[in-house]
Amino acid sequence: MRVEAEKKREVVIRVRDLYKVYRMGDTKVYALNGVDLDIRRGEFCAITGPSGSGKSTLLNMLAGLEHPSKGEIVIAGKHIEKLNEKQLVTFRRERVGFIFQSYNLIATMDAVENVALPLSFRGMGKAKRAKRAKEYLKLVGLERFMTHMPNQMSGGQQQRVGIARALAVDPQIIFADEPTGNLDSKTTMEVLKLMQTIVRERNQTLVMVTHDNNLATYADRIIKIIDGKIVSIEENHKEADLEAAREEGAQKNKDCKEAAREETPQKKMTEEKESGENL
Ligand SMILES: Nc1ncnc2c1ncn2[C@@H]1O[C@H](COP(=O)(O)OP(=O)(O)OP(=O)(O)O)[C@@H](O)[C@H]1O
Repeated sequence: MRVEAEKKREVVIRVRDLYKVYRMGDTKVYALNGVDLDIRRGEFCAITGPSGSGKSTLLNMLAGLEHPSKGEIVIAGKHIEKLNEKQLVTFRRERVGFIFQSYNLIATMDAVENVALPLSFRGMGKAKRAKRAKEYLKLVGLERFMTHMPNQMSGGQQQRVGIARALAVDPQIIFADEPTGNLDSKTTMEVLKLMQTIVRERNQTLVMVTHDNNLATYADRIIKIIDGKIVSIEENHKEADLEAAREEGAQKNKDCKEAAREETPQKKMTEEKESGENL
């Protein structure tokens, strides 16, 4: 049963024999020391481990923010380790969403403008951007905070804006590095539950780094790293339960997604056209 279900969900991230070595004077730091990993569509994976174990390094490699020293990272069939800087910019813009610990909102923009910003990089018109941003702010429960500036919102509300911003571009994969690191425990639980529900409903892949084992229990799989190596991969939810949750979510989400698809911009930014990549 489980094998069948897994077959249906393709591998979206494949990592093979991945190394990242930093040179510090005469010594070498093996931040990643031979990592192999497959992550499937619709999975919520938590990467855990002690401080300095290589969690952020792995996330940064997967997100195309840093080049590996050696090894393969294949995302949706493309070898990320072979892309140049310009190609990586296109990859990040088209394929991935980021949720940061420090929210990274633009202080001079209100909630709608912050969520709409990445849509402008995709060439979406102003009115459509604002409409889409409002839909996603509603999705994260911020309908009453559309015109609030970041400093007029709590940490949890700001992180919800960050989540809406990451999701509004409809990315295949969402990367989150300690997304609740600045939140109190109640808000942390709310934000994690929200992330879990939304990615399940939309069959997206979420990869989250956390040093907190309790938070990792929200994930479907918990990948533990020590000294740059994966030491355990723990299945956290029964695959049959996950399939049921995904199907229920997919049904709920169908109308919303169809509406969003209608709004997909016809044109991409000139820069993207010029880059001529076909990720
Ligand atoms: N730019 C760099 N130059 C040299 N060493 C680095 C660099 N970035 C990371 N490292 C080293 O690589 C190792 C892994 O770091 P990484 O930030 O991935 O750990 P982490 O598990 O995310 O830690 P934390 O939970 O404290 O954020 C550490 O030993 C760190 O000191």
